Amino acid sequence: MSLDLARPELLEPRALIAGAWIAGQNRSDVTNPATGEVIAHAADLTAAEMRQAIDAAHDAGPAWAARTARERADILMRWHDLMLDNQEDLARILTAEMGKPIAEARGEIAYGASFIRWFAEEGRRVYGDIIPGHQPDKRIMVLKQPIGVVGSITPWNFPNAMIARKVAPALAAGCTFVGRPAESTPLSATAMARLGHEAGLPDGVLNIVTGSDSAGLGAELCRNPKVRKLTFTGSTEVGRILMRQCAQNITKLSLELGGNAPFIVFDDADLEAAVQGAIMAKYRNGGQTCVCANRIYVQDGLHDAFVERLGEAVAAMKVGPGLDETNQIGPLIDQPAMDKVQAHLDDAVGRGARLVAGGRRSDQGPLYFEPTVLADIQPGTRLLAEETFGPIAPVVRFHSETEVIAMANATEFGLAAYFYTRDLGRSWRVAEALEYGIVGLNTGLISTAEAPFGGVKASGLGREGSRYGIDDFLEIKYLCAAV
Ligand SMILES: NC(=O)C1=CN([C@@H]2O[C@H](COP(=O)(O)OP(=O)(O)OC[C@H]3O[C@@H](n4cnc5c(N)ncnc54)[C@H](O)[C@@H]3O)[C@@H](O)[C@H]2O)C=CC1
Ligand SMILES: O=C(O)[C@H](O)CS(=O)(=O)O
Repeated sequence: MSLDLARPELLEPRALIAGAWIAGQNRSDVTNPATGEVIAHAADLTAAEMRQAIDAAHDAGPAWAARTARERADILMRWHDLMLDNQEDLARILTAEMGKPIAEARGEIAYGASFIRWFAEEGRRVYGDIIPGHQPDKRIMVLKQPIGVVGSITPWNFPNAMIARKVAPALAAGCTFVGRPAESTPLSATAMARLGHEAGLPDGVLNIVTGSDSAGLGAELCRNPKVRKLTFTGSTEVGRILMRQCAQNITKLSLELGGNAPFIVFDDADLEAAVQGAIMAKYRNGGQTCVCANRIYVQDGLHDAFVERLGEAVAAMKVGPGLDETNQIGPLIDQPAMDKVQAHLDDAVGRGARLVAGGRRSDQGPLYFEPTVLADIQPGTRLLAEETFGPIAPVVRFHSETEVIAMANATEFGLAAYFYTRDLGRSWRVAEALEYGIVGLNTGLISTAEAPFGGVKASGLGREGSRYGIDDFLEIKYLCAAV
């Protein structure tokens, strides 16, 4: 399959260990979800090769940590610039392996690059403290030092940005990195790594281990004592597995897990703004993001008008291959994802939901599902309790602020929530009452490198981005000196 790349060498099927590109003994096919075509045969590495990558990162650690923060920042900024210089190629590779519309893929490359820039800057501001002594002859000094080898496991839905959001603070802090991208989307990771080496990353600082043995490769990252930090983005189920495995060495852990975002529209909201916000929050990446609106609550006074307007807007959305600039909704990632979306639709309709728009598979191909709006959602519907990870918007009518906050919080998850109101007091009350790590007020797009992204409850541990995001890659040490 030709991707019309300006730099064809960026379509890299091999893994990267200690600065060497490794083809491995076995291959796993990378397929384009839009067409089913095989776009590459990626290196399918083993736990033994994962150990080699961890050893390489461990060996490269001291020299990388000894660089000044400015030297590390200069290399990271060259990497940032190369990502943007090659944005179109990176976006085309991303859309080919993951399926998202090309405009969203371009946006993801810029989003990923923004984390590299942000942490190139943050790495130079890892300050310590001098604390007044507790005795006349004592002085206390606080140091912050890189934690060491960082293991990373990332999902398929943002195959560039989820790695960038982890590798940038790790390298800026002076750590070294072993990334294991999702088996279905390894090519965005290897393309990034090619550019990282062009930018000047020394051998062993950045390693990418591709492979289909998710459990085996992951277990090595969790159980190898040389790995001092594991950072994971993906489902809560896998997060629990990793948490158990990391207990063996008390490996520091950050987890960006599943979500079940409520999207709440109060009677005093701007209707059109709420409709546009719901479209952004629900249908970005075809609904395949952890912060997607998973259930929409609309107060009585606006409910009917909102459902009508949302249905009209969604019915006008175009479904098709992501490389076609005119499409807004691409394919789902794979058949299990399609099966889950269909099961959620069937369950809702079977319980009495009303179909407002979409509601069926698209004739574009086996993995395409039309963007869908459902109303009259009944209690107990799976769409309200489970993360759909697809383009279905269930709309539920509500009557009072107290009622909707209780419904919004009735989930094990706590990643993102959204609400629309023009009442100042309500803005404060609802923002403080929602049990989530991220709250969008009058906006459906909340993610940026400047902000601390992360969830509470079963949505994870830790924060990525912002000035807080580098802390997870540092150890705090203090010196108590008798003078
Ligand atoms: N909080 C966040 O930022 C995000 C959360 N997610 C959540 O992840 C789910 C969908 O993404 P998926 O990639 O299907 O999630 P997933 O958890 O199945 O896979 C994520 C990564 O973990 C790997 N993996 C799977 N089983 C593993 C194991 N036993 N040991 C080690 N690694 C393993 C996969 O190969 C992949 O690279 C949804 O629940 C979604 O909400 C996805 C993206 C972002
Ligand atoms: O993986 C995801 O779903 C991302 O975290 C969503 S975002 O950062 O692009 O909002």
